[in-house]
Amino acid sequence: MKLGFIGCGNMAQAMITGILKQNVVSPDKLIVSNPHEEKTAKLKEQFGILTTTDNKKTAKEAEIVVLAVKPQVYPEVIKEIRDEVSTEQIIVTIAAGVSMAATERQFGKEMKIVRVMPNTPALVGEGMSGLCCNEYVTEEEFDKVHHIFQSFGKAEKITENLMDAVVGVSGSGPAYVYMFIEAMADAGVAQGLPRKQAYTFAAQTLLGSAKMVLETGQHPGELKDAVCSPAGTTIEAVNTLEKKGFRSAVIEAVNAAAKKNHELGKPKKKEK
Ligand SMILES: NC(=O)C1=CN([C@@H]2O[C@H](COP(=O)(O)OP(=O)(O)OC[C@H]3O[C@@H](n4cnc5c(N)ncnc54)[C@H](OP(=O)(O)O)[C@@H]3O)[C@@H](O)[C@H]2O)C=CC1
Ligand SMILES: O=C(O)[C@@H]1CCC=N1
Repeated sequence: MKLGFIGCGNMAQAMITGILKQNVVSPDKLIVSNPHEEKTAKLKEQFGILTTTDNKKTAKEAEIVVLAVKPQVYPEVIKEIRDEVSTEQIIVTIAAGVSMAATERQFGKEMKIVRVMPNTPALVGEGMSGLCCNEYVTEEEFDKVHHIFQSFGKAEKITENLMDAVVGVSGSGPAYVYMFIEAMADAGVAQGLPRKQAYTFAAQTLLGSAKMVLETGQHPGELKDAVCSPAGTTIEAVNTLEKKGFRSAVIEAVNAAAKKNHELGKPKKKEK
């Protein structure tokens, strides 16, 4: 099976690295196109993948073609490749706000489309992806794509109407988490921790806590309660977070990202 990527930016590089580290696709079966060769050069050097500046070549050769360009570039790229692809190939879209109906309309034929919202921790094999597909994709084909996304983290099948929620929580989520880590570390530095150690303490605390939620199956509130000793240190911090509107800030942030994803999907001008 040959896998192609059109666009080799942050998200594509994270996915490609994740895929190759897990040996799900061998490097000689991976083709990546990007207008600026410096974006693909590092991956080519590191893993020996096939690279090109010609999107048509990727579209023609790959059985599964991932469109990893910005949503605004989708119309231009689809226009460029639509005559190169057959309805036997699978198009994987990862763009925020681009619906399967819009993608199909732009191809102008009954393309098999799998819409996915991944996230950048794919790079280290800890990605989180939500996937859905249109009616032309068989179960076996969906499983093939699902398997690729599972290779670099968790991947859940969802219905397309939940894509806004998935973007808000996991697609954009790493950015909020990095802000949290940075803020924790800044406070650690203010309290005297060396900067590098402060990042280790903050990031490992997040990693361990996330693992506790996933592996114990306990409610996050219950796990929080277990950290709060009566009249202890933690409840002081929890009280401060509540006073400063921590939960509400997070909820509003997730809702804002979801809303933006929804708005990106609304047609701005007539599509050709
Ligand atoms: N970043 C993230 O965390 C996530 C991103 N996504 C989605 O992934 C997609 C890519 O995002 P991201 O990787 O962050 O963006 P980047 O800007 O990092 O990458 C986009 C890439 O597309 C390339 N490109 C631009 N025009 C073309 C073209 N005509 N043909 C081929 N390649 C082209 C750019 O090349 P160059 O710079 O050389 O011009 C660049 O390497 C978006 O649709 C986004 O919504 C989804 C989930 C998470
Ligand atoms: O910010 C964005 O639009 C993309 C989609 C999800 C994460 N990054």
